Amino acid sequence: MNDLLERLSDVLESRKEADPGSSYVAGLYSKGLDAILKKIGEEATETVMAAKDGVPEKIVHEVADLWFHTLVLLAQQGLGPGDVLAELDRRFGLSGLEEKAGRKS
Ligand SMILES: N=c1c2ncn([C@@H]3O[C@H](COP(=O)(O)OP(=O)(O)OP(=O)(O)O)[C@@H](O)[C@H]3O)c2ncn1[C@@H]1O[C@H](COP(=O)(O)O)[C@@H](O)[C@H]1O
Repeated sequence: MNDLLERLSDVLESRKEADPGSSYVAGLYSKGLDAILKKIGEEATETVMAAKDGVPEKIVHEVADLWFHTLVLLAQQGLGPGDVLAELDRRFGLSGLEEKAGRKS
């Protein structure tokens, strides 16, 4: 797995034991799943707006926020970036059209 993703994933795991007052991530965990999902919705919307503005730095900033909050979601659900990378690896080289045709539903 990408080293940064692994290190960030370890930090997110460690924040499960942290004081919500001293850590943004611990604060999000303490607010629960809906608060994490709300942040993902906001960051996805901000990503769309940044892309419409067409400013590369803004797009990178918002996508980083979006990725970060999806990593928080994965950690909260007992998953990690390795699970997503494994799925992307499984799909690698398989055309999106083939993948769709191979789906059961
Ligand atoms: N990569 C990030 C990261 N990216 C974005 N954010 C935070 O995500 C929030 C993004 O929300 P918004 O853009 O809506 O800004 P905001 O208005 O400040 O947010 P809200 O108060 O509305 O939630 C900001 O508070 C950012 O600081 C992050 N917070 C933490 N990390 C990583 O997570 C680690 C642990 O963080 P703590 O738990 O805070 O120690 C850090 O060392 C970093 O590596």
